[in-house]
Order: sequence, then structure tokens, then C-alpha cells
Amino acid sequence: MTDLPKNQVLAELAVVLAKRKAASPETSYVASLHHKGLNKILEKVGEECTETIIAAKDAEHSGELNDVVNETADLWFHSLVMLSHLGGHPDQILAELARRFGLSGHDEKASRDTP
Ligand SMILES: N=c1c2ncn([C@@H]3O[C@H](COP(=O)(O)OP(=O)(O)OP(=O)(O)O)[C@@H](O)[C@H]3O)c2ncn1[C@@H]1O[C@H](COP(=O)(O)O)[C@@H](O)[C@H]1O
Repeated sequence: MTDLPKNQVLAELAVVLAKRKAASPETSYVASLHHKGLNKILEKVGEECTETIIAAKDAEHSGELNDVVNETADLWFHSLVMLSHLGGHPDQILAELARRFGLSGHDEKASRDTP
């Protein structure tokens, strides 16, 4: 737990994930994922995605969001490891979301469907 401001978390995590590419798999979980390769990382992304879906369905009935928050954090984290493994950076995702900001999904789809 740190007092890192929330708007710096993705950037700081990206720095750590990049450094872990050269770290020992014995001492670092992220290094162990990089070491095992893309297929293992994608397996973890898929697992966390499924666990997020299950937590969301449970939350629909219980109204309790703790598990959804934890599983979504696992999903985001493993997605960031995937991005890092491929040489990407969270800024690219933030830039894409910023580009889409204010553009209705219906309008965007209609513009794609127009020949
Ligand atoms: N944010 C995270 C983070 N979120 C989740 N996890 C780990 O993700 C792993 C997988 O979660 P699972 O629930 O699937 O756990 P599991 O059942 O033990 O996994 P498997 O048996 O399937 O391998 C767990 O070991 C969690 O601890 C994380 N590990 C690391 N980080 C960040 O990455 C940094 C670097 O981590 P290290 O490389 O380990 O130093 C840390 O300082 C953190 O900031």
C-alpha cells in the first residue's frame, strides 16, 4: 500500500512492469510471467476475465462489490502485463479512450457501417 496518487498509478506501474522484464523470475511474479511468455500471460488474462464475470454475477444478487473490485484489479493488472510484454504502454490505451470520449458508441458504429 502506498500513497501514490491514483492518476499516477498506471504510469508508475508501467515503469515497474518494464523493469521486471530483466528481473529474476525467482523473486518477481511479473518477471515469472514475462519469462513464461505470452501464452501464459494470455491464460492469466482469460482466467481473470472469467473470475471478474463470476464476481459481477454474484454482486448483482449480493450488492457487495469487494470481489468485483479485486477481480477487476487482477484483470487490469494482467492486461497491463500483456501490453508491457508486447512493448506497449498504458498511455496508448488512455489516448484511445480519450479519442473516443464524447463519441457515442452508436454513432461510431454507424460511421463504420457506412460504405
Ligand atoms: N498489481 C499487482 C498484482 N495484482 C495481482 N498480482 C498477483 O497476481 C497473481 C495471480 O493471481 P491469482 O489470483 O491467479 O493467484 P494464483 O492462484 O497464485 O496464480 P497462479 O497459481 O495461477 O499462478 C497473484 O500472485 C497476485 O499477487 C499482482 N502482482 C504484482 N502487482 C504489481 O506489480 C509489481 C511487481 O510485482 P513483482 O514482479 O511480483 O515484484 C508489484 O509491486 C505490484 O505493484
